[in-house]
Amino acid sequence: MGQQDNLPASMAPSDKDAAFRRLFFRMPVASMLVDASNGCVIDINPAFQKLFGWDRQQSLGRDTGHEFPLWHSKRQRESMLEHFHQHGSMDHFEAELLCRDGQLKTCLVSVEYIELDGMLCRLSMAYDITEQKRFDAELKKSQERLHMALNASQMGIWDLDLHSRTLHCSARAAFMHGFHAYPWEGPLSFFTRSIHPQDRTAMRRAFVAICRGEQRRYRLNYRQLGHNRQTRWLEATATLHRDTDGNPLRMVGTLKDITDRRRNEQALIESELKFATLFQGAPEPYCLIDRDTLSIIEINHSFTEQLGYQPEPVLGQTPEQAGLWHDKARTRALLEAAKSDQNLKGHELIVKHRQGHNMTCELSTALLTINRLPCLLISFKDVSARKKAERALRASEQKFALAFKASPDSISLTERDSGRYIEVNEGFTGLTGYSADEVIGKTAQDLGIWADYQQRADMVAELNEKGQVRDREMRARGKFGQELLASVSVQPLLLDGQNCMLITARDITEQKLIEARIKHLAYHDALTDLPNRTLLADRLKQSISLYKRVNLRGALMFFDLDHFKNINDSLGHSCGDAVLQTVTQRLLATVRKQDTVARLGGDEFVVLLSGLEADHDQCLLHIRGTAEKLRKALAQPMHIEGHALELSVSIGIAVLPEHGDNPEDLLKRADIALYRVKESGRNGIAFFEQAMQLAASERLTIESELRQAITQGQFQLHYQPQIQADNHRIVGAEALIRWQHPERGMISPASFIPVLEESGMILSAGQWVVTEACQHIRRLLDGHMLTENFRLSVNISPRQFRQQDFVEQIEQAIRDSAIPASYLVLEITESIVIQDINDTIAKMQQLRALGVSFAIDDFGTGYSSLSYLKRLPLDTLKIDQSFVRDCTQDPNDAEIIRTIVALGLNLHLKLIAEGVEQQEQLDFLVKLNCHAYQGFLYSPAVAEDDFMRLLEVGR
Ligand SMILES: Nc1nc2c(ncn2[C@@H]2O[C@@H]3COP(=O)(O)O[C@H]4[C@@H](O)[C@H](n5cnc6c(=O)[nH]c(N)nc65)O[C@@H]4COP(=O)(O)O[C@H]3[C@H]2O)c(=O)[nH]1
Repeated sequence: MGQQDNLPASMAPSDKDAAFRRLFFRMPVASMLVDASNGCVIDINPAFQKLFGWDRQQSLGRDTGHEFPLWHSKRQRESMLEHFHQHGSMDHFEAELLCRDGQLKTCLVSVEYIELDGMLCRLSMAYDITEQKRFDAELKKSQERLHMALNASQMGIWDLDLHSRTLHCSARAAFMHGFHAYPWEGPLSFFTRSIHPQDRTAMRRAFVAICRGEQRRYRLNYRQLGHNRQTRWLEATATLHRDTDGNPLRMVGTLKDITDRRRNEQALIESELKFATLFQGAPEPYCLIDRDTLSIIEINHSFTEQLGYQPEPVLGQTPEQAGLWHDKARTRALLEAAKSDQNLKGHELIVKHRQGHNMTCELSTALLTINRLPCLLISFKDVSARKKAERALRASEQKFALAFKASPDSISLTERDSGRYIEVNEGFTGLTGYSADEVIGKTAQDLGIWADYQQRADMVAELNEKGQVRDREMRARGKFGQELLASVSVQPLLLDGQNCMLITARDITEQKLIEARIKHLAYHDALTDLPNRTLLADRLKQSISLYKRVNLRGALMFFDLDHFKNINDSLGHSCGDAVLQTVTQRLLATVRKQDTVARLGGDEFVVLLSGLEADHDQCLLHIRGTAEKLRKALAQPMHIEGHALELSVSIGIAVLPEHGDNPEDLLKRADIALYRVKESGRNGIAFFEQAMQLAASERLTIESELRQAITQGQFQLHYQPQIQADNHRIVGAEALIRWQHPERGMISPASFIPVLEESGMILSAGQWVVTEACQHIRRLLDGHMLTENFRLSVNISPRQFRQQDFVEQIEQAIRDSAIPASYLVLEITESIVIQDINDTIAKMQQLRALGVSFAIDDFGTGYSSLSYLKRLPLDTLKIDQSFVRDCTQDPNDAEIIRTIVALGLNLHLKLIAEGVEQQEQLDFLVKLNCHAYQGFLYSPAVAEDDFMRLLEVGR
């Protein structure tokens, strides 16, 4: 049907055309009339002009096929026309039409035939749907986006009609509620029955609140119970829509399955709980930092314990503000690195302990999300101790290297098994002569470093067994073949998995020689190189234990050179030494190899005869024979330093094993036998006998009794008058000590003076004698019994004279008794004089200056030397009684006395003869002009009272 058919049928055709034209021009739809016969434009309406921008005048008459470029797509036009020609009309053909300005418009084109003024026309109308198309497209897009978004967020949607309470759900929403995954529509109550009973109230409240307008939206979580009682967590949102009057109309919302999220949240809560527990309980200090603000969120107990910071002051601060460290650059680097998702590991930092000291810590970081907050977990590992240990190790390694290099000892590093040298120091070169280049890489065996390679094997065995070797003596060989003794210490080392040895070696060749020498000296006498007392004791011990097991004997001969002291003192020590060496040679030349010759000191020699096989008597014979042989050997004249000397020896012998089962006893017993020889005039041999032991122990008894005698005043002085030879008057006296023993009565000094001398008690006894003698003079003076020329002689022992304060002691005694010193004569022996002539002279001169005079006792019995005699400030020579005794019978003694008297007279000395018992003796002496005498002829020594009486008679 054409467009005109819509006009009223009562209208005439021309009216109809006019009305159509009016309608055409008013139509809001873009319309165009085209001549159907030629396709030229008859007219366009204003809506057309507006839509496409074409001017009416320009358009009219144009051929729509060629001249009027309306169609964008030729194919579209052809397709439209084809359809039009086929069907006679065209409805809503969507086409892209061009505007005059080139814009494209999407239009729905409808075309139909109309007859206008008798002319067949095509009426084309274009509805512009460009906007609608765009809108549709966008809507579609947005729907797609929504769909995608819902899909992506796994959401379902629902729409509730509040009047009918009918619920429309998307397939996903339905599925979430336990339905099949298809869109669902039905009553709300049916849909919500699977909601967990505990959540229904909350759901209902939210629903009511939204309907009442208390809130526009809600979002709540609820549990949905599935068929298999599996619970799902759903999150529902709802938005209320109202009608134009404001009444609730619909409620639209989403549903989301949040079961996993809830589970994750729960897991997170649990994991955060675990984290918190771990965090607090961790043994290492931990600090949790807000990644964005860098402020401290939490510190753990270890942090407080080890770094000293309590949580309170540091929480909320940055580490720097809290004073943990001050190295800003490092902090920044540390935190930046951590922030940029690079977890740090073992980042070393100096951290300040709360108390101010620095700690070296290794920091490690981990990025975490705690309560949805990005955090940085920092762990602090205190490595101060390790660092210190490392420093110490480095220092010790340096020290080791230094010690290795600088050590004067030879240090070498070798492989334990092969002995291959890895490193040597300069000390090694010094010791062996090999440079490092010459040895490194070679083995000890290659070089022949060890003189005895077995020793190296033994050393390695010891190292394996004990873990180290200390001061092992080993024979080494140097580069030039020189052998040396080394003290070797070894420490095991593991170098690159290889067992090695650090060998320290020191040349002890020299030291060993010295040690041997020292050892030799410790057991030998320096002068004669003979075994000393220690070595002798050793050999004695061996002999004793041997002789106990086998039937052998030995003899210990104790030698004493008679009057050796005199030789030493008078001829000098070098002469004395030469004598001792000659004695040594002679002894050694006389004994067998297995015998021992030892020197105990001074002139004491010992010969140990060993391994004597014979019965007792034969043995004794053999021993005596040997002793005699030795005595004779020593008696041979010696020519030393121009002196012809003849020695005699005293020998005391103890027999092994019967005379003692230890060296001390044997030596003591040989000494006792020797003592016996000396007692009986020396130059002899004596075997030890038990009786001697008794005598010796008697001597000991005397010694202890003498001590008492001194303290208990058991000594007395007796006085033997000295008579002037020409007028028989008493001109003096000799004070002689007596011991009034409480049981044994008066004891002669001959038996105890030697004991006093040996024991040293002579010093106190001698002092007592001097004091007592002075007091005696005092009493005589007080009794007016003395003439001015009276002299009292006192015997002075060598030890007494040698005392440092001897002069003072005499002076003191004189002063205490207040006597003129001239009354006192000190009798000294030759042995005193020759011990130290200068000291003797000095002391004598000092005393002489006081007025004390000196007599030399027993003159002629010793090594009298005229030269000494001349130098001494002497007054008197006493002729020994041994010459006097036989002077009337023995021409020798007579001659000696003559010589002594001549000598004395020559030296202007007074002469007193001792032991004059017979008138003939006196006559002989008087004839020689001997000045005075003493002896039994006139009187023995008598007690003080008796002496006084003698004085009265004999003055
Ligand atoms: N056979 C015989 N003997 C005579 C005769 N006239 C005197 N005598 C004894 O001869 C000794 C002389 O004393 P001596 O040679 O100094 O020898 C003294 C002296 O060396 C020493 N002595 C005595 N008293 C002391 C003293 O106070 N101090 C010191 N250090 N030695 C003393 O003891 C020695 C012995 O003294 P004594 O036993 O008192 O023996 C005295 C005396 O009693 C005589 O005619 N015939």
